Amino acid sequence: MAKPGKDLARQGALRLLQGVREGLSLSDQSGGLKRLLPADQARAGRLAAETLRHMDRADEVLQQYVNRKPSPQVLDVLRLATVELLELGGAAHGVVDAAVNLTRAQGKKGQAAAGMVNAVLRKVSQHQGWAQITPQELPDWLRDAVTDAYGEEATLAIEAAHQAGAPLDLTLKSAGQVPGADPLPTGSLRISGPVQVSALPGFGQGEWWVQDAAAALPARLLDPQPGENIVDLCAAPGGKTLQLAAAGAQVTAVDISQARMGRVADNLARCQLQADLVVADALDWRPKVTPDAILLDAPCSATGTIRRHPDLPYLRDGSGIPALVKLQAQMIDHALALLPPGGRMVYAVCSLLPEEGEAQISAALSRHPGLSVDRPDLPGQEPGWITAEGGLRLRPDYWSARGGMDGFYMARLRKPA
Ligand SMILES: C[S@@+](CC[C@H](N)C(=O)[O-])C[C@H]1O[C@@H](n2cnc3c(N)ncnc32)[C@H](O)[C@@H]1O
Repeated sequence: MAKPGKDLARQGALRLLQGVREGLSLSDQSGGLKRLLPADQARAGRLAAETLRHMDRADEVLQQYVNRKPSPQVLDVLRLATVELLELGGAAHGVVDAAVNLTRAQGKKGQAAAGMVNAVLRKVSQHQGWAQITPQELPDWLRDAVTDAYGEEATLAIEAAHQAGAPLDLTLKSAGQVPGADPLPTGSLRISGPVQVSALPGFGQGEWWVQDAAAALPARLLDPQPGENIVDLCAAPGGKTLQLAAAGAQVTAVDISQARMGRVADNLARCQLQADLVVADALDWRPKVTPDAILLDAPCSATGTIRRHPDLPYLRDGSGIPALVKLQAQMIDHALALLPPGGRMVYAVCSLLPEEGEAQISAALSRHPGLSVDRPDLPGQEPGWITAEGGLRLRPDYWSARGGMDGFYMARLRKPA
């Protein structure tokens, strides 16, 4: 029987790992842990995420001690315990006992495997050389594309950044501070180490929201002005809508997903900000009033967010990318048609893939004579971020000493006057 606290969290982590094996993302599964206390839910999520971040490294250790391939469920227990022992510094006695109990709880097959789990993990707890095992590689479909784009050295640095995970970044509604948070050069705040977001000062008052430092830049690049009429064309869950509304713009937030739009409404309410919310397919939707500017944070492969979503490499195989690239191009063309002459639009994707970023903008420039890219000039921007066609390329291995950033691409397009 699992004990309350840590063991319930471990049980929850195993359920999450099984869900990922079955094709469910960690965030899709959050409802499945509702019966756990919030602290145990958070711990289960952290344990599962760390296990996914170090899975190949754990397997490299385990294959030295395991003779016969265990069942997927027992392998999950072994991987989780290995990561707890070697990465998270868990005490051998507690981790091994818990792993044995969790194995026994798996019925007859578990009872039979418990002795093996005990013996293997005792050896794992003595294992030397964990720190020397290189970070786990991206899956081939993504590694090849990333290496083509940035080279082998950068790919290794990106993989190291994925292993390191992500700190907590906040965007402030207006100038200020959050105790314990460090200001970043681009204007976001950063908190390193685990924290309970809802317990941080200012959460209840809606003084800030969680948003990666890179994800905060597209709305800044759009440079929203008070009173401007701005459309956020793919808005949910609303981080960028909040930024535009906080700048004083009249925002219309469009998203195809009713459920995700509910999160935009919740976020606006918490931060006491206003926007018109429209659930619609952006490709069919036309505003009643011509907007001054558009933010198009297009659906994409999300390959820039693996630090935060270590389940992504296990859930995707790259087969959906051509359809996304086609949709992004259609969205760019539709958004440009909604703009007045001289109007501006920021195109952004949280992707590492140039076909969703740099190439998408180069293709738009060839399709639309007279269309131009405004040269970016943001506070904290670094020269190496600017791309040949005038966009900004951000990568997880940038700002490595500060804790990295999500991978993103963005460009501000200007329609001919
Ligand atoms: C990258 S997310 C947007 C993130 C958001 N801008 C933010 O900062 O929180 C992309 C969004 O596009 C929405 N989406 C996908 N296809 C769409 C379509 N055809 N029309 C409108 N929204 C769409 C998805 O529901 C998703 O919420």
